[in-house]
Amino acid sequence: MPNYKLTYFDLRGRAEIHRQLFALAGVPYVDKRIKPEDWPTLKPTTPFGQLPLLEVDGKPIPQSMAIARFLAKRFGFAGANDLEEAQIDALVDLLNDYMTEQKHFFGVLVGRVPGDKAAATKELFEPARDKYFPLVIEKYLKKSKSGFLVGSKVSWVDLHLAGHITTYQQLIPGAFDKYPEVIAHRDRVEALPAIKEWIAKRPKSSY
Ligand SMILES: N[C@@H](CCC(=O)N[C@@H](CS)C(=O)NCC(=O)O)C(=O)O
Repeated sequence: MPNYKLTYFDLRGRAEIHRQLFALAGVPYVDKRIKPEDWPTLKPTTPFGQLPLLEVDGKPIPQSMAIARFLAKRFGFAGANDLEEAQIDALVDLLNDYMTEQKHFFGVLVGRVPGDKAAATKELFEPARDKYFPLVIEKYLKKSKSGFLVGSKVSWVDLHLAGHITTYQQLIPGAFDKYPEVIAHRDRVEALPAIKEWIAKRPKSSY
């Protein structure tokens, strides 16, 4: 069994998808959570000066989406064939476009960027949400026979979407109430026994 070490801050953030993939696969790993004050020393030792970072038998893999895709492929949550793999990748790219379109909104939301949260919610978040979520619902969720976004079982894009919904519903009360299909999808993902067990025992963090 390879030795896996995942390094990130003490947040769900960009590493929660990896932790959930380990939980789904039942594969042990080191969930290393660093303190902000230790980051300046660690930063220059990482490949791209950012976290998360996965080390597999000491070999580093940076970039959260590359790590997620790698673990999902290894553990069998990246589609049943190359067509499903491509559909999952396309949807991951769509969700990343949606995040990019929100510009500095997340920074304002968590207090890292100065700005008015209510105004940023109206001007940056809501237009992006209302452009992209009807696509996710109409093109994927409504066509799904399994209840998951692509194919017949949960995949890494389900974890990516569900994690986003949980975080935004927590930080912006009612953020997705107008899209009950995505709330139901999130609930379905979080009801999977391995995910439910992980959520019950994971360290509590703000986002
Ligand atoms: N595209 C990268 C972005 C990584 C990123 O922005 N990481 C932040 C934490 S969420 C970070 O390392 N911040 C500290 C820094 O840049 O010094 C990924 O998806 O992994």
